[in-house]
Amino acid sequence: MLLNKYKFSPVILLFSLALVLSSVGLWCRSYDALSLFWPGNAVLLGLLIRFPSLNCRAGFPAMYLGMVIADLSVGTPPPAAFGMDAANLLFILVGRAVLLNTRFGNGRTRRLQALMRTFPAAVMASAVAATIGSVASAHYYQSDLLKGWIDWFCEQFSTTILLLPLTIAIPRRDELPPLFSGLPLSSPLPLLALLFSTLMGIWVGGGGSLLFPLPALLWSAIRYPMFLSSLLTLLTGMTEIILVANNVLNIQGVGDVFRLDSLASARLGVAAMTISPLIVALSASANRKLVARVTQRADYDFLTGALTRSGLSQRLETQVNQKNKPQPFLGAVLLLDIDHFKKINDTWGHAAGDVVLIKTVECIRNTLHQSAIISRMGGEEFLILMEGLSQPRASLLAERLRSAIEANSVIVEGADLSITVSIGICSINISQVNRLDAAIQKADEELYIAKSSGRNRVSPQFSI
Ligand SMILES: Nc1nc2c(ncn2[C@@H]2O[C@H](COP(=O)(O)OP(=O)(O)OP(=O)(O)O)[C@@H](O)[C@H]2O)c(=O)[nH]1
Repeated sequence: MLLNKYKFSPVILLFSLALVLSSVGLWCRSYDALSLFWPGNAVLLGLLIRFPSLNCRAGFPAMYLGMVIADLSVGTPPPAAFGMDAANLLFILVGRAVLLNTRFGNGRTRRLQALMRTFPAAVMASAVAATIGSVASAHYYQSDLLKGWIDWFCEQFSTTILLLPLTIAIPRRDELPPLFSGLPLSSPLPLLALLFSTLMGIWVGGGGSLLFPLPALLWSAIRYPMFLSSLLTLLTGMTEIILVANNVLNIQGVGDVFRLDSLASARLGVAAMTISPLIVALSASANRKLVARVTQRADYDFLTGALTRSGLSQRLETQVNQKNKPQPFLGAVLLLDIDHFKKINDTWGHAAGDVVLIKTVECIRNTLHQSAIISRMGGEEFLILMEGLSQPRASLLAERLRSAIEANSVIVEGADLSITVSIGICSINISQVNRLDAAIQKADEELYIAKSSGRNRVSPQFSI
């Protein structure tokens, strides 16, 4: 959308971004505090995921060219620039392939799927980039190959884990209002806890201090929108790396004299680490409850407890597409409609009509086997699916159901609201859920015949 609006060519945009981001990375190299970060690869990869319109074949050589020009402009020897930037480009290609691989992620949105794959993508892309990059560095700068690999890998991996989620989570325009309403100002405690625990880490020092902010980060992740919590994670991670590099956060401990401090640090660190899964578990369990409640609302009719249309599709889909063993649904479909229901509403009111609907479903449940699937198609029309029934048997059962409903007295505030129903039947063989629509249409034609030939009957009728 951004590209269409401003008529940017993705190729030029990617070239410029690669040039700018590589220049920023090279500039960071000259500042001790920032020399530990090479942000370009993770940001470019994240942008390709966040903005699908940036993806085009020519974009990759364009990014490569941008990176190489940035390197050459600061005096990197050309062969070294070509080699190391090939590693950077490979990082993006491998990361993108892992993040967008659809084989395991059916049904998830592109961004959500990519966010869930951040970890494997960071590992694989960093490993490949480290392999090519360390060979190139070792060749041109005569550095140690193994140390070069470890340096490349650690730097790429940690920067990716910090930057990639943030880039992928850049909010869309429709996500901005919830983002602002979720700002830490309206709920500042997780942010304050984060600041406090980071300062505690600096004060206590020792191996455990790196973990102090973990619970506060998880708390922020639960409380704040994705983009904000990714931003806080990035800032905390960068701060810790810079503080450790500059010995402000002394993870070695301060020597034997202060052993108690190191032990205290380790204890607090372990406590922070072990409380964190609990926070995640609590949030996951709250989520599961919420999903269950929403599913219940979407899949079941609030009034009668029968399945809704979407609930029916869902039920059939699970039944038909059983894992490793797809099973066609063979049986009968009954379409049942209450006769002259409008008259009940008009004479006795809507609330009385509701009672009739509830009692009708109760009667269907009591008459049929519990394996019958009952769904409310809307208004006073219900669909019943029965597995393993031939059409003549279904017809007999429908007849039994019709007379049970006729005999079922519904008394509301002293008034007799007993009803009759008309039922259309058709046999079904469903191996795909969309075939259900064809079966419903056929049953609907039969229902029309039952209605037009006097109501309170089943169509077609089978005589034995
Ligand atoms: N009480 C109540 N009425 C509903 C509900 N949903 C739909 N209706 C009513 O159901 C009635 C359906 O009327 P029609 O489609 O004319 O059908 P009918 O009166 O049963 O006539 P036939 O089907 O031809 O026998 C309408 O008056 C709707 O307002 C509901 O949830 N509760």
